[in-house]
Amino acid sequence: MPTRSKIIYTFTDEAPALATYSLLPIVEAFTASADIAVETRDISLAARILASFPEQLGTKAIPDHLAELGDLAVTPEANIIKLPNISASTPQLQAAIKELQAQGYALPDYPETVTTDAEKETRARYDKVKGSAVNPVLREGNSDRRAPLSVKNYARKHPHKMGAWAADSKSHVAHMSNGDFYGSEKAVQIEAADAVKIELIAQDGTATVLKEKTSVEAGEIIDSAVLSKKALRSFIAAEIEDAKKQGVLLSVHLKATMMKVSDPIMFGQIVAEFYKDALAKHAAVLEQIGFNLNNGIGDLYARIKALPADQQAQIEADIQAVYAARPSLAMVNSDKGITNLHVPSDVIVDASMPAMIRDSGKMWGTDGQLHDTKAVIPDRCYATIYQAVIEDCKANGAFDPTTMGSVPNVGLMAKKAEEYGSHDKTFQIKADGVVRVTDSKGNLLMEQAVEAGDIFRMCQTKDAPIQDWVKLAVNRARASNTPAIFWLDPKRAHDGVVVEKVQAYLKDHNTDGLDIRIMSPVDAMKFTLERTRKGLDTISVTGNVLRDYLTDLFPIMELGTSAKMLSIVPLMNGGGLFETGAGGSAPKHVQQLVEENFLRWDSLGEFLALAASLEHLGVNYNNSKALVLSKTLDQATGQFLDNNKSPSRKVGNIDNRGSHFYLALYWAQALAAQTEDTALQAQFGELAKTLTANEATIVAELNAVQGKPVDIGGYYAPNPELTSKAMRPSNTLNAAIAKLK
Ligand SMILES: NC(=O)C1=CN([C@@H]2O[C@H](COP(=O)(O)OP(=O)(O)OC[C@H]3O[C@@H](n4cnc5c(N)ncnc54)[C@H](OP(=O)(O)O)[C@@H]3O)[C@@H](O)[C@H]2O)C=CC1
Ligand SMILES: O=C(O)CCC(=O)C(=O)O
Ligand SMILES: [Mg+2]
Repeated sequence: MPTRSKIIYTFTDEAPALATYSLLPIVEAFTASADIAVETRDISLAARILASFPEQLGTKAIPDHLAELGDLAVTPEANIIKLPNISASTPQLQAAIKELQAQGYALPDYPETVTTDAEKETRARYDKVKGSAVNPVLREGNSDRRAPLSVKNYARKHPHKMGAWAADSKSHVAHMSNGDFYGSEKAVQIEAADAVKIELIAQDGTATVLKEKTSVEAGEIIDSAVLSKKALRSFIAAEIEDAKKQGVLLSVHLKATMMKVSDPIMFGQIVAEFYKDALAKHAAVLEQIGFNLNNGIGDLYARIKALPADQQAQIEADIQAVYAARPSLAMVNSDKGITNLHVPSDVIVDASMPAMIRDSGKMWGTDGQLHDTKAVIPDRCYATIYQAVIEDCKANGAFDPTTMGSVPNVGLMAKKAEEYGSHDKTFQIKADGVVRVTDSKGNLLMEQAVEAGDIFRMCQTKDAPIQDWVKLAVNRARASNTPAIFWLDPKRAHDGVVVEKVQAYLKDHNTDGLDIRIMSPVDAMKFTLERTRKGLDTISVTGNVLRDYLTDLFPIMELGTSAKMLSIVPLMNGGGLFETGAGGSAPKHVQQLVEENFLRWDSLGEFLALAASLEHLGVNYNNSKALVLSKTLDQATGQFLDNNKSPSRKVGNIDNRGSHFYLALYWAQALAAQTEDTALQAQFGELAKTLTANEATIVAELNAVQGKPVDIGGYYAPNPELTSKAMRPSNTLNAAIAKLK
């Protein structure tokens, strides 16, 4: 057992990183008093890039904190607070590299094309940093995400705005009806530990190894599926026509970050189809300047800047002609002309669909107004659940945050479960033929017919995580005395095997008196929504993708944002991973800070995670001070919610920094009031007095800086001194905290 209890607080990116500059000094001061060390590890995109090139950076090299935390996550000592981080698309990765190079780091450029071995190596290192490279490494457990009662009550008392739904809304989800992953899924259960090979056998008999060796365990499920490029293109062509005919916006919702190989390709094909006239006309020059469809039309705009002005103008005019002839695109930022097809990471389905549903089923058009939209989600595996919500809203109107029930989630994600662990087994196929998955003896396990351009993927789901997930679901159903529904689709081969396992493993637990069911995702959604409208809670027990989708969807409807979620990952080897909220890194918030020195980020997820982390420490290391800190932090959070001290959205009221002050005030007051630990009581008495007496001064100091631009010296790697200065503008608060330390 470590002599000094330790919590790792991750340093990440964008808004959560900015918030950390303000919150962490407070947390460190409070926990130090209980002899708990809070250490940071930098897993920001910038740090992960720098850690990948030690040879090139020499004395400027930094250690690989993510690898260290990955090792820690499989030990019982792990106690990690994980804030959201950037899962970078290629354009974001390139921008981050450029920023770091400008700061004097001798990083190689991101190689667009690879020929030499050195380029291959550089590209491989950068690709490892790309997409969702952090969460899968740390998630050595399944997830338990829910809105604590205090948070739910807060939302009922202070409901966010929900856009009204019209019964005749034309918004809908469009998905493929054939040729998608859903239609082609095959699955097998592995009997004994082995390694499988994935290879393409072209029509002429040539064999190309796609992946030589993938280790598999006994009881593990592997599945494979193919998405046809041709089917995708004809689907999207028809949907473009249909959007035009119906007069609705066209929007595309993918997860190009977590599905970093398949989804950028799908995005690229949609870009290709939408802009095909302009792209065909300028094919040669676009190839010459290295335009990559998968990076979005934003990549074209960036690259044509290298061309002579008249050529640039010609291409731009032809793109405008496309806009005139095609349906209007949903906009990411109508003021800046950024469309849904600009950057693959701008519209991320888990957050974008709920935001649309919250806004009357509408998205923003070029005119800066909300309009009905066609939401293209090509693959049928999960698209249909959103259509079920849309139909429910059309029939029954918007959901009401003051009365609706809650939908916690127990999600299977350990050991890179299912689709989210499939990147290294996802390939764009180069020739017509079949992809075969064989065992080490050469026996055929699965075979998929493919054509050039198709996307093949294989996923793995290990048995121990499934057992742990079933246990977690039963425990959650028992603890909250709420029905739990396993969302599994009998029409999918993979889900069919999972159903058998769930039925078997449920028998390992006492389920007497519990309502546990298995339903197809669409039925589960309808059942859950019906209960939700009656104010009843329903636990969703899902695979990795639905975990992601539902833990944004329901919180965004219930609480306005998934930032207010408690998100615990009991690690399978006994440690704890405490994620903050369920949402992302809110890039828009950084822009607002830089433009008007106002940070709208709500750190409630961090407060909840910290309390859970302290409780874990207290219980597992018999640390009574940690338990007192946890309990008082819970009380402080309750008071924070009761008094409505969350950050406001606009200049003039408290922002993220003011909300941290109030948390510190209430936490100090709760510590000063408790009698369980008199040493802590004495220690915090003075701070409580100082903060109480100086409330008005501190809030005035914090709010005085708002309304003017502020320079933090970078986006992906802001300057620590400038950022700290910006995020800690109250000398009175800083002095009070320093005194505690
Ligand atoms: N766990 C993780 O590490 C995750 C990381 N990401 C990454 O985050 C980035 C952005 O993803 P995106 O899908 O746009 O999602 P975000 O959640 O970052 O942004 C969507 C919107 O959610 C709201 N929001 C999210 N968090 C907060 C918060 N703490 N306080 C207040 N509002 C909040 C804001 O909406 P509003 O306008 O309503 O205020 C925000 O504009 C990507 O790089 C993505 O990969 C995404 C999900 C999880
Ligand atoms: O890791 C990521 O890219 C996003 C994770 C996410 O969206 C989630 O787990 O809810
Ligand atoms: Mg998510």
